[in-house]
Amino acid sequence: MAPPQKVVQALNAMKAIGIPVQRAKPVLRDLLKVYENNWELIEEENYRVLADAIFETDDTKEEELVKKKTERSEAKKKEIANDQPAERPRRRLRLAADDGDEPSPMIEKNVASSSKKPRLESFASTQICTVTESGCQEVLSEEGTQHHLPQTGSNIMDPGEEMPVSSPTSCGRNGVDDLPLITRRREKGPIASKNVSKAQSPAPERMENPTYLKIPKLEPGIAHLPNCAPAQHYLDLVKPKVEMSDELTPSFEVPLAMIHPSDPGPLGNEDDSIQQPDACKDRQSDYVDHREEEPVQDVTKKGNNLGVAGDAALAANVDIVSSASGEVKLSLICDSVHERSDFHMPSLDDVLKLVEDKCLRSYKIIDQNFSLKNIMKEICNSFFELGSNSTTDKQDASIEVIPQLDVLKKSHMQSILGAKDDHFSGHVNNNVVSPPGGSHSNFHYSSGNDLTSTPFSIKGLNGIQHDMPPSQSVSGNNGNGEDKNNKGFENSKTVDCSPHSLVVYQGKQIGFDDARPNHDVNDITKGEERVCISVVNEVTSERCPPSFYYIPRNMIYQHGYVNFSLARIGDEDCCSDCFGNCMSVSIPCACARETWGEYAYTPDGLVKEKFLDGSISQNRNPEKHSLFYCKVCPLERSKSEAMPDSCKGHIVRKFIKECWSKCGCSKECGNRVVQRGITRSLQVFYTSEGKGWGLRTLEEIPRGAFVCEYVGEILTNMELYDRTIQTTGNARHTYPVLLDADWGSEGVLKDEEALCLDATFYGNVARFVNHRCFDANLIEIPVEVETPDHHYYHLAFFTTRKIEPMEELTWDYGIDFDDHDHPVKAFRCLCGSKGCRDLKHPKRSKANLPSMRKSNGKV
Ligand SMILES: C[S@@+](CC[C@H](N)C(=O)[O-])C[C@H]1O[C@@H](n2cnc3c(N)ncnc32)[C@H](O)[C@@H]1O
Repeated sequence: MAPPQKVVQALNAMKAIGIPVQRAKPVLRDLLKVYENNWELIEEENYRVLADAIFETDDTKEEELVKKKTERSEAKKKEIANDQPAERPRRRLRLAADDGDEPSPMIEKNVASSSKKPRLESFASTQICTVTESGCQEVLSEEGTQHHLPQTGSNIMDPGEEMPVSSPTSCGRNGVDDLPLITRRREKGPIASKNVSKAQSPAPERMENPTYLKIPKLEPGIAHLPNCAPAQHYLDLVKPKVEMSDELTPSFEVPLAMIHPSDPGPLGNEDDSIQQPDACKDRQSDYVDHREEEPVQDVTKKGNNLGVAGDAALAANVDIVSSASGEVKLSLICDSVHERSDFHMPSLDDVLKLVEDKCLRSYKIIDQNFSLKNIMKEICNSFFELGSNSTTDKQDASIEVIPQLDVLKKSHMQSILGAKDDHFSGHVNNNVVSPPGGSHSNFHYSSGNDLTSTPFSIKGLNGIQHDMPPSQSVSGNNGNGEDKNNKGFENSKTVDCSPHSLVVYQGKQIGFDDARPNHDVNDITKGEERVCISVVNEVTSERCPPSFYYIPRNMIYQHGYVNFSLARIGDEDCCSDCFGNCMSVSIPCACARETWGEYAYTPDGLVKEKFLDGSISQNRNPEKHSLFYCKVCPLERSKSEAMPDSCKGHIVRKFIKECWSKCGCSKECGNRVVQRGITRSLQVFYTSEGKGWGLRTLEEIPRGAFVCEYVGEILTNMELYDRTIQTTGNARHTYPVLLDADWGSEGVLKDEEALCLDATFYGNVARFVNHRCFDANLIEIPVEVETPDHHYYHLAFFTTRKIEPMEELTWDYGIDFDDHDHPVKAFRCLCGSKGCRDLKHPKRSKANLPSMRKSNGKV
């Protein structure tokens, strides 16, 4: 396995020369493979060989792309000639990475397996089942994936005891199970580590004749700033090349001129096609034109990406004008769209989203923080920096987009801007995220009515006075005519010109954490749950937990493969003939099949004793239960694809399966618990033991009751790894959860199928549940709801015992406190349980550690 710090150093070195991690990582992996993990060769001359390889890879991709494009255009020509539809290029999940001819995983899946079952059957046919001395069934797939399967015989519903292997399907199913959070694993897996030769391999030919960093070709149409510092210039040079398919190529690649806002000059916008609204025209004389003398670009070769069908040329131009008073206006002019009879104005949100998606895919930007608004913010900042001749005294801007409709509703706008709190007030309403009170300037976007002009204007950077009449003020008025906290807006006026206008506000500098909305202390869920969940802090002065986006359901971050299609749910996976409450009928329906023909829940909605006991026992004594070992563990592969470490083992646990949309029963059916969401009275509170925020119950909760689900962003394992290495050094508030229940059942998983949940940036109240090493009062159980495909499932928390009102809710993260290679640094455990596994704890030593210490793993 590549030492993580070496990987990080290598990636950082690439980053320093402008190569993003996403681009460098796969090449590094390959290089490690080729050089047999010989880091000396890779590190030589400041990672020259790596940089070289990256550029070569890019060149190859580009050549392939050009070839493909030529082929496609040939096909298109033929199509036109024959008037026959040519085969459409498949939509790609991962554009840059999968330029090969392999069908996308999505398509493959749909064709190959409409539900989990067929896959399992085919898997079973390649397995050899044996019975080990322990009586546990060991299953070896042809690929060598090893599974320990349960003993046959028992028909008792106990997840710890496992399901009998009676058919290929059940055999496969049984090898499936979940591990929570930091995956629970054995310290040492039974598979011997690979015999890796540590001897230095002879330097490959390339090293004998080292090549030097190539200067990538400049892209046509991209203007580079003439007086950039060398590093910046280099960044420009290594800008990603066009390497995407037609359908995803950005429409516009136009240079932005960067000129000091205070430069004198005439109003430059003489283009008649830009129909400036009167309000804007009034102020035109104040502006300096920074428009580039750039020919309108013909982007037809790169495809049309505005959702405008057809073949007419699209052209775009960007103008920047600024006034001496600090107003800056960016105009994006989309010519030609008005020539299209079929053109309809898309929503600006949709346009922003589409462009972001394209950028994410095309430029492989993996930064969470990436958004067009942030780019605009950077433009504002750059103007300010250059305009104020100061880089140290940087005044940053937050950009928020507000539809003009909201701007016109003055009182609404005013109440937003009039927020008295220094923090974000947390108003989120129809794309409106309110800035802190005292916002001093704004960003205005107008798409124009005529479809020919799409001007952006940045006006008034922080601290810069405006000279507009109060009559049209977009100010910090609280709705009662008072104008509090918004001094910079006192004299401002709105420059909204069309019903499509958006206004983007600049406020104080906000980091990523702060950029997210702060919380409503009366209901941190913002109304997203059926119950309100309040926030209290009786310990410190911190009013709210750090910001994050509250989401009641998991959301895919980027590449994670989650398929909820009805076609995947076979007849055996739903109860289409049921009616009302499945539990009111004496014979359990098909949805109980997963749990040995018995529902996992009692009619009261509690997990049955036997099931719960089995789950708790598995969690507390994993060594007494089944584990499976992947041949190539996705977890290890994400750390080092070239030399993945051996799998440490995954606990095999049982799923609860709930009825769902393809079932005939009603929403009130007793076999639908987790999907109904939170029903208990909970509260986020500040713990007194130093654990930060925690979650507690305000009501008594019986044993076996559902409390909440762990909700977060669905990431692939690779995405998680990239994210964690990028955030090294920063304190993190949550721990990721691996959805590794199915990893062992299907041989080698594709990256997009090895999923995990991260609630750091987007999550629900479960992100506040603190860790307890032993006797935690919550346990996580995997729950199948939408899809029989166990790559994705819900991780639901149920109570392990009766919980009293005001008791803190805890669960065992499964952390290995001794694992120093873990990308997420373990905290010093303050759980206070007798079985605390954190040996760094002053009062704990190995000697007094009880025997129930778990052989848990780590991510
Ligand atoms: C999922 S979050 C829980 C919520 C967190 N306390 C907060 O303030 O947002 C996990 C983080 O909480 C803290 N934490 C959780 N359990 C802890 C424990 N037993 N001892 C000390 N800190 C703990 C650690 O900082 C950990 O990284």
